[in-house]
Amino acid sequence: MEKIRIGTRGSKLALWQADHVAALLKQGGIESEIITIDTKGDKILDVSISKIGSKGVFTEEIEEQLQLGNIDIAVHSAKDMQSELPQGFELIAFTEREVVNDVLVGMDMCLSLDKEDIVVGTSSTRRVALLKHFYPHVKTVSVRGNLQTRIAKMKDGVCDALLLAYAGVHRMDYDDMIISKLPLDKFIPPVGQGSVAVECYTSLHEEKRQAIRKYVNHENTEKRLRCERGFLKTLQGGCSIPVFGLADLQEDTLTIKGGIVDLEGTKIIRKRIMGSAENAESIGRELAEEVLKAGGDKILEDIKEKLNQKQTHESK
Ligand SMILES: NCc1[nH]cc(CCC(=O)O)c1CC(=O)O
Repeated sequence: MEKIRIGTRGSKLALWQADHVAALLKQGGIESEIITIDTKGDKILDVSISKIGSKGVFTEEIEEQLQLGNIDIAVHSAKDMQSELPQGFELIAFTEREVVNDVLVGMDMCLSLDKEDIVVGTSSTRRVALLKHFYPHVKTVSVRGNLQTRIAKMKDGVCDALLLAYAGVHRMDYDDMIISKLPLDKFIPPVGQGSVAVECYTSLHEEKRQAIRKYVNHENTEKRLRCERGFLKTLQGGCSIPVFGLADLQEDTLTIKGGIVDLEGTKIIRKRIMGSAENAESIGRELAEEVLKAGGDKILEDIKEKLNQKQTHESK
């Protein structure tokens, strides 16, 4: 078989992920080559993602290369992938998920979210809203950029600590700076956190597709992620909406908990359901229906309105 050409963004985290997939293929005796692609999201660093519009800013150029056949697969953090991909694209493998929690990262190991005047850097609406809900005294500042940039900003004194995904912190070798792991009963992570997803276009050669499924895909992770992504699809939550969802798989039983919190952190809706792993996606969808019925529809509407207002206001 010919070499598998892996497309990826050029950030350190993205390259780690591409290397990881290449290593899994290598274990199966398959050669690959990594091709770096620049995206709009990499070029625009001074505007927050929720303002430039989240849809596909990190994926458009990569999908173009998939479609042109210049790369066979693209590798992404699973949680950064929209719930609905453009026509002809699909996710065909998910790497084994690691620790899913968010972590508090900083230089002072004694720091805690209970500290009165703590300032936490994050630009995720989910993290800001959950902090407002569970730790209303915590002040937040927006800190964007890749992990290295964010840590540099923290060291410059922009904030006392950062709230980040364990997965990224660990992959970038910053474990020494992890102060604490946030509990999953409060900080339910976003859909897909901790796994790397492989995307392809319909034209991918069948032999390559099978090899990728065989050596890169982790079945337990895949079921959990398909369930979570079903949830996200029904909620229509883009990455600027504070939606969270986490599925667990024991034997053949999937359990998914998830919900939504408003931007002020005043209203939070959380639900949990179980079902057979065979129906992964529909279980996720069912959970979303429950969340919507319990008032999630209203929260979602309000958030979309607010984000729209913010956008029109800022473009004037
Ligand atoms: N939002 C950016 C992003 N995309 C993937 C990761 C980390 C890796 C992962 O969650 O799989 C991060 C950093 C973070 O949220 O702290």
